[in-house]
Amino acid sequence: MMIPFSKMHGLGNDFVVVDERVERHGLTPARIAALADRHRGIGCDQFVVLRPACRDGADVFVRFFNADGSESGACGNASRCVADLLWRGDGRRESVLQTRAGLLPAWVGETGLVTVDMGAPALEWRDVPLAEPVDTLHLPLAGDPAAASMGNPHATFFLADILDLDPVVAGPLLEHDPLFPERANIGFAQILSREAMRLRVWERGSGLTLACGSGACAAVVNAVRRGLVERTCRVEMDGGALSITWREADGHVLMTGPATTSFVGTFDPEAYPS
Ligand SMILES: N[C@H](CCC[C@H](N)C(=O)O)C(=O)O
Repeated sequence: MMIPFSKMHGLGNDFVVVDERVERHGLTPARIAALADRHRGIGCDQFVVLRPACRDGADVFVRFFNADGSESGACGNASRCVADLLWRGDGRRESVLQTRAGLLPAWVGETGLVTVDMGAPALEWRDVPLAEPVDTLHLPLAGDPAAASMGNPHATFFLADILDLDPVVAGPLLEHDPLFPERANIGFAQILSREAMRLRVWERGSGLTLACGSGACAAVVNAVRRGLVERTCRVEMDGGALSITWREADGHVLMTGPATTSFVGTFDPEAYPS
């Protein structure tokens, strides 16, 4: 039995999306990792599985897996893609995504850009999570990063010049630092103005990506906490820019950007390990 999938991306952060709302397809972590392989599988940064919602008011339950098969509570770029998929599927401009990080309202604007309400960041050391009680605004690591959870753990480093550091060298070491018991996504930011920053993210379980939506949200939250940018900030990543607003009224973070379908296809699960 061939399984249909959509190949999508948000600013080059790419996803395989499989719909399990009607039936399960036997997607184990090992099979997901094999399908995410760029040489032997379909290839993607994250693997996204849609399930029936089980909370009132939610349209779909969304699970996010990294390329190594590990699960993440949040993925901003994939959340926009799922909202776009629901809109194209049944004309719903507004939807509510149930995720492990909570219910995320999403809407497709007139221009086709998608906004997701990513909820409020968690800023307590226990909630990131960190291994010990430290100030999340100044982690005890070289380079003085700040930490925040957007439903998944992030640390943001602020650099004078984004080219000062190679994320592929620094990222893996920091991802596995003992301060992060569940590992962490590692962002490297350069402030450009009160309303703009550059950002590159080494992602937990997936490596360097062209863009990271939750990483952009965490970077803006941390930059606002440091007094570096305004609450609405443009985040320029290698794959393009997102607009992020950390709303004062309720502390929620709104993320706006594109969502694109590259192609649809099918795969034979028997061709991959279980
Ligand atoms: N690319 C995603 C983040 C994936 C995070 C994942 N790597 C984790 O383990 O938390 C985004 O757009 O937010």
